[in-house]
Amino acid sequence: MAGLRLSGARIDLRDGDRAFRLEVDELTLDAGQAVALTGASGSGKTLLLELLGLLRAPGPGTAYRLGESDLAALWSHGPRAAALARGRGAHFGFVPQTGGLMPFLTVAENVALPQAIAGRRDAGRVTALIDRLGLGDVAALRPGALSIGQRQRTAIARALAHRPPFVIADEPTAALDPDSADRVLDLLLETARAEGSGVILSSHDIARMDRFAIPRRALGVTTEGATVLSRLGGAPC
Ligand SMILES: Nc1ncnc2c1ncn2[C@@H]1O[C@H](COP(=O)(O)OP(=O)(O)OP(=O)(O)O)[C@@H](O)[C@H]1O
Repeated sequence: MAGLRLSGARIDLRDGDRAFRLEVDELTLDAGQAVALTGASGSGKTLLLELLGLLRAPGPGTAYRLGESDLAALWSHGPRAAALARGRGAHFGFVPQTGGLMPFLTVAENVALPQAIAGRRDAGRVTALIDRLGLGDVAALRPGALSIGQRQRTAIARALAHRPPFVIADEPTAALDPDSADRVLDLLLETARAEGSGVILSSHDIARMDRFAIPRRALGVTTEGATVLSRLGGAPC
């Protein structure tokens, strides 16, 4: 399977006198590998995940490829282009920071949703993911009746349901106690590995990333005049 390669990325945000710039010289991820983006609060981890997940337009000059396929070019027809939505759905599964589940759907229906959107229904896979993530007993419940850990596990199952080559998880363990955080991260990595999916996650928790042997790339922040500049550091550590 093909790897991801982002290079020469620059995003500028401005809000009155406040300016923020994110710069990434190069970020690569081979198929089936994992990487953790670390950095202080406000360093742009979510911004970079959004860029990688085709949720935010790359700045001019950005090269972004998945194997031979030009992901940056998907933005050329604007943010609402059908090809962009298709690319997002085909290549990525998302685990948002707070689960982002549909409150009116059951666990099983939430997990099945990306398959319905991608037009690839597979009830057997939904059941298998629910079992693998230990959600069998709560499959018929709505998110409001779940613990935070159960919601995160549902979000992981949902992110993998349509067999994306890459899962993007924004601080997937931030809201969890240490034991639940370990369990959720273990399940995320194990399930993704079993599926051959790559994982890109963000985390403040360097010790946990190291314990799980996830290579880290750090966003380092400096201030230049009125601009906060965040740069992705070099090789994984
Ligand atoms: N319109 C804007 N103008 C200037 N700066 C902005 C604008 N919108 C967002 N920012 C800044 O962009 C940065 C990106 O934040 P982001 O949420 O990606 O950081 P993060 O590392 O994920 O933070 P956290 O760990 O707290 O979730 C923040 O410092 C924020 O203040």
